[in-house]
Amino acid sequence: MIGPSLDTARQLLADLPPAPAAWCSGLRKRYRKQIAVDGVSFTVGRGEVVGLLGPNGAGKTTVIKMLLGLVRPDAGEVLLLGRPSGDPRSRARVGYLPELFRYQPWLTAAEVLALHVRLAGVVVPEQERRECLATVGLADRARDRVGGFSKGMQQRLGLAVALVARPDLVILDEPTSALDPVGRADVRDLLLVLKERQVAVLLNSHLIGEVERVCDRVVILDKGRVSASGTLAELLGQREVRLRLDGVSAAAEARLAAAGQLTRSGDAFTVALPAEQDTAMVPDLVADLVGLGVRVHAVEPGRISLEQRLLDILRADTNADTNGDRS
Ligand SMILES: Nc1ncnc2c1ncn2[C@@H]1O[C@H](COP(=O)(O)OP(=O)(O)OP(=O)(O)O)[C@@H](O)[C@H]1O
Repeated sequence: MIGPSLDTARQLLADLPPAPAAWCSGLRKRYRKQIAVDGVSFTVGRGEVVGLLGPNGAGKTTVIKMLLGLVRPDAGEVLLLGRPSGDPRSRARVGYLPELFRYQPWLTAAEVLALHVRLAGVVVPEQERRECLATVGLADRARDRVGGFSKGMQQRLGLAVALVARPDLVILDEPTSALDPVGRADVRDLLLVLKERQVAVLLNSHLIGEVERVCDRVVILDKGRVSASGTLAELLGQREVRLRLDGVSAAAEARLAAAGQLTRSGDAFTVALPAEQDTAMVPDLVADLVGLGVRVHAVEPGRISLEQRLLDILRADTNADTNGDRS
């Protein structure tokens, strides 16, 4: 059988959807007796913002370093932008802010950016480099030496370094650990701009509120394994209604319990709605409660926070380990 011509094969490849921004499968890493990463697989789609969450020592930084080819995995595979992570063509399209960063103290901020642009092998005009420093709030420090920068200013410079070569994928390891509240809000805005520009982001952060606000998907690591992953809607699926009520009779309490799993703390009632139920039933519930003589002070439909979900998942992991040890 004669295969397709080279041109046809090229066309077939060109018509395929682009490879994910990052893909890893079965990553493992052990440091002496310590298993740091134990079979981790996930994908960051093009233009997707993915949060990597987990407690201290879960293996987040080790996974990031394996993605970038900075740590050699004991097992598993990595593709960045469709190419092996060590391939300079993919690395040049990836921006990285390490968890621990130090830039050449004798260089100015502008010189650090110019150096990184040259290392990436791309041409970025000086005006655009200046704009990049302005984006991270360092416009008026471009000519100052990095040695005199505060930790937060160095972290801002690190962000500029990660962004300056117009990457398709940005990997940020704790980008806000040294930043003040304004700096953290700036980074949040910056992430939203990247999302608009369809730049994929992998974000490792302990600031869960930040992750919840900007990420499309979350991967939760615990003890080197993926404990849970999915979109925020998938992970936080369960909706709830919080109410502040008084005059709650037994009949009213039964009506609340009929709507979903009920918890009570003083005058605060929380109804966790069944998976198939959404908050469209709230007006009927309130009308029925009023009909039963209840005084309704507040009604707040919502869903559990990512922080609460993360704690639930990590506690469930710990309980499973404890029970496993006993058996
Ligand atoms: N170079 C190393 N040598 C020995 N052990 C290491 C090394 N790097 C990481 N580890 C171990 O691997 C495990 C995972 O570490 P890692 O830094 O990946 O976790 P993390 O999730 O990024 O933690 P944190 O949130 O505290 O930054 C830890 O037990 C750590 O002690």
